[in-house]
Formats: sequence, C-alpha cells, structure tokens
Amino acid sequence: MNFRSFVEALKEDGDLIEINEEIDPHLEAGAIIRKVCETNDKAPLFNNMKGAQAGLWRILGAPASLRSNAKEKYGRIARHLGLPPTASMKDIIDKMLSAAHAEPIPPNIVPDGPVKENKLFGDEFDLTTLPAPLLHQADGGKYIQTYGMHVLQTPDKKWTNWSIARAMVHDKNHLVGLVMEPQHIGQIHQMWKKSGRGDIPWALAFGVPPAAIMAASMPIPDGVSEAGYIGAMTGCALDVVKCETNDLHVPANAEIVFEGTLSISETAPEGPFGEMHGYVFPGDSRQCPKFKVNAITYRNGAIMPVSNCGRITDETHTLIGSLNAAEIRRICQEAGLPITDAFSPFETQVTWIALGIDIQKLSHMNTTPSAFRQMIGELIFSQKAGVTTHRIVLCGPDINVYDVKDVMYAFTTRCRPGADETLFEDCRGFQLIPFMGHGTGTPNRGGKVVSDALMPMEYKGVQNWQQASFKDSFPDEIKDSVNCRWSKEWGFAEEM
Ligand SMILES: Cc1cc2c3c(c1C)C(C)(C)C[C@H]1C[C@@H](C)[C@]4(C(=O)NC(=O)N=C4N2C[C@H](O)[C@H](O)[C@H](O)COP(=O)(O)O)N31
Ligand SMILES: [K+]
Ligand SMILES: [Mn+2]
Repeated sequence: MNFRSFVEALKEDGDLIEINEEIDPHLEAGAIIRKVCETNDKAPLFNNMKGAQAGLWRILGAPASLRSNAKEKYGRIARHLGLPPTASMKDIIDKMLSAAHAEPIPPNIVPDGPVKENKLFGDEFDLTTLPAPLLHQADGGKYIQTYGMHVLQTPDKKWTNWSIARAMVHDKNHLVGLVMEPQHIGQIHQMWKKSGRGDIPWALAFGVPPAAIMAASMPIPDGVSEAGYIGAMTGCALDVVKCETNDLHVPANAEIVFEGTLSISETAPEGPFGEMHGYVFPGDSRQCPKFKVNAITYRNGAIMPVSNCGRITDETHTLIGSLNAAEIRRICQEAGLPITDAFSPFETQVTWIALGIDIQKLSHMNTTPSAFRQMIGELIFSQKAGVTTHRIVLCGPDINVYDVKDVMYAFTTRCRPGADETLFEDCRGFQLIPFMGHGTGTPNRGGKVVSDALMPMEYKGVQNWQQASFKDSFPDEIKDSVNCRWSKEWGFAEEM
C-alpha cells in the first residue's frame, strides 16, 4: 500500500473531504485540520493551496486521527496497515508488534519510481515560497515537517533509521528541527559528531507507504532498521530508490523527498510549536541543528501530509502514545512480567500508560505491591520507549486498558493516593510536558510515578468484588431477556 492508494482508500471509506477552493497555508489550513482533530471529522485534502507552484503541493491533514463513528473509530489508522476499518487499537498494536521477532526483510532497490517524476536542484526552489503551513499562530515558524520520515544512516552504514521529528522552515534552503536524545535521530547525530566525518547525509520523505510512517513513529530497538522491520511485518520488501545527491534510499513511491545534509555544527532558533500536550509557549525557542536541502524530488500532483498537533486527538496521541505502549508491552513480557496489554489513553494527552496485569501469574511471583511497583518503574522508566510516560497505572483483569472509562474507574477507586504509589525521580523525564519543561523541577529528569490500581487481594490472584454494572450485577437470563426486548418492544436505542 502506498500513500496515494491510502488516500484513495480513505475516499472509498467516505473518510475524506476534498477542498478545491484556494486555502491559505498561513493559519487557514491549520485551523481546518485542528478543528477536524478536535471533532474527529473526515480527513481534509486541500487540492488548491495558495502559493502552490510547479506541483508543490496539495496537503492531506489529520492523516491518522480518529473517525466519529464508534464502529470505525480507529479506521484511518487501521488503513495504514491494511487492517479492516473496524480494527481495535489492540489489533493495531498487535500488528505493529508482529514483526518484533521476525527475520527482517530488507528493502528492494529499484532504479526509478514515481518520486522521481519531478526534480529541483539548488536555486530552482526556495523553501520560504512553498506553501508550508503556519499551524498555530504562536508557532516560531512554518512547520513544513510534521508527518514526513527522516532517513539517516550510522557512519558504518549498518543501520538506516526512519523516524518522525518536527522541523520548520529556516530559510530558502534550510530547515531547523528537533534532534533529541535518546531518539535515534539524536543518537545517530552524536555518532557522526564523534566520527569527525562532517555533516550527515540526510533525506526527508513525505507521503511514504503508510506502514512505513507507522514504523517511523515507533521506538523499535536501537540498531534495527525500520525498513527491514516493515518488510517483515507486511511480508514484502519495500521498494526504495537512491537519492540524487547522496547514497541514501527513499521509498520509490513517496510523494515528496527533500535531500541534503544534517549539520553537526550549525544550529538556529527552533520553536515554539503547538505540541502534543496541547500547549504553545510564545517566544519559547531554543537552538537546534540545521538541515540543508540540496534537492527536492516529487510525484506529479504531490500531496504533503500534515499533522496539526495539540489538544486531543491527533497523530501524536494515536501513534506516539500507542506505539510507545506497544514497545512497553513487549519489553515487559520479555522481562517475564505478567503484563497482558499496555495502552496510553488519549485523554491523558498520552502522558499515562495503563498496564493490564495477569493476576494469576502475579500471584505466583509472591511479591508485594511496593516491590512490584518498584520493578515495573525501574524497567519502564529506564527505556527509550518509556521517556514520554510519566504515570503508569496497574490494572486488574476486569479492566479494559484500551477504554479510558475503565482505566479511570480503577485508578480513582483502587489506588490510594500516596500509599499505593511509588515515585521515580532518578530517571529521564520528558521536557515537552508543560509540568516538566515549564514546571517547578528539572525539565528532563524525574517526575514519574507508578500508581497501583490493583487491590491487595489481586496479589493473591483474587478479585472478590462484583462491579455494580449491567454487565456484572445481573444473571445472564435477566440480561438476555432485557436485551432482546430493549429496542424492539420498549424503543430504547439499538446497541452501538
Ligand atoms: C507521529 C509523530 C511522532 C513524533 C512527532 C510528531 C508526530 C506526528 C510531530 C512532528 C507532529 C510532533 C512531534 C512530537 C515530538 C515527540 C516529535 C519530535 O518532534 N521529535 C521527536 O523526537 N519525536 C517526535 N515524535 C515521536 C517519534 O517519531 C517517535 O518517538 C519514534 O519512535 C522516533 O523514532 P526512533 O525510535 O527511530 O528514534 N514529533
Ligand atoms: K522509528
Ligand atoms: Mn529507530
């Protein structure tokens, strides 16, 4: 599945609104995308962007946000993976984890592809005149890069990383963007700096195969190339083509590719940006590395995907939260911990992760609540996949961790504040969260907690309560007889 057929699939699903009226990249496109994310409406495809030139570019907004009808809530994300639109977040996470132990299938190098249909070099383009969107009025620049895939290789060429990190237009042929540790873009940047080999060959591919952008958003292990992971996950090698101005390879059917170098020495002011937790602090910019763009290649009718992040729900919640949770589930299970599921509720601005615990297995550990909380926190908060999470909630088997109502029911009634919680200060913290980066303590250390919403008896494998709910407080024959007369005889609403 490539990006173009993904857009077609959204159209067939009735999940696309095409706007042919001229739309201004200065705030207007951003406002429409933002409102789509806050109302879970259809993905907007802007076919007539003000300032578009030489086929650059149309814009697809909210590429992996939510659908409003409950049966297909995660349909747009599911379509990234060729799953049915009725897929659950558990199905999506299971699919993304399915390649964790599979032999990688490296990409297939082809001589040409749609991404080579148009080529611009050097002075043939000026990034400041292209329709890059100003997404929030207080943003420090035009965030041209919100859903593209950085391509970077380690100096020894053994590892080619694909990842998403934001970047804004700096001048006619430079971007400036986040290059943070422990992200792989930051790790590889450090390796090149140490190698003294000069600036880093770099590419940024927009409108890549949707499964590839999902892997680009996932913290798969250090040293693992996302291309091979995706090949193993989809079962077929992904077609890639060589860049014009360096030896990196990019998806042959990508919509747009910027080629150039990531500087190991030059920086420029970056930010602020209306970010994933729902805030922008006007004037809050910092020095970040510059990316030099030497060439642009692109498809006819190229579409630029744009994620306008902020208040829920957008790609920073549906992908960052869910895919960090995926890796955390895998890491806990491989460490032999009794974790069945992990999910980051969007309503926590993906700062929490709820863990589903198998209390039979837990009871065989003969551990205590405080010892178990310590084990969980030390493991997860030391992981790269755990950096963005500041609260872990332990939930028993009657809780569906993919449903925030269940998580809040358990957290608010089974976790005694203080006594049932363990704080962690000696670990990496996530500075983009306002209480970290603009709060009272160190911006990138500590501020984390494991909140135990397991009742003491669950450590013995027992739940000795009944939920006072329709599901749990009535015998089946009563429930069945009520359900079969519910809408037919009495006129209550059909079950969703
Ligand atoms: C899906 C998505 C993921 C994002 C970001 C965004 C979207 C849509 C946008 C651009 C909208 C907002 C910011 C938010 C910001 C966090 C950041 C970023 O600027 N810097 C960063 O370091 N990580 C980001 N990620 C997460 C990142 O892609 C994952 O952590 C992935 O595992 C990295 O790949 P490697 O594991 O291979 O290192 N951006
Ligand atoms: K990645
Ligand atoms: Mn990676």
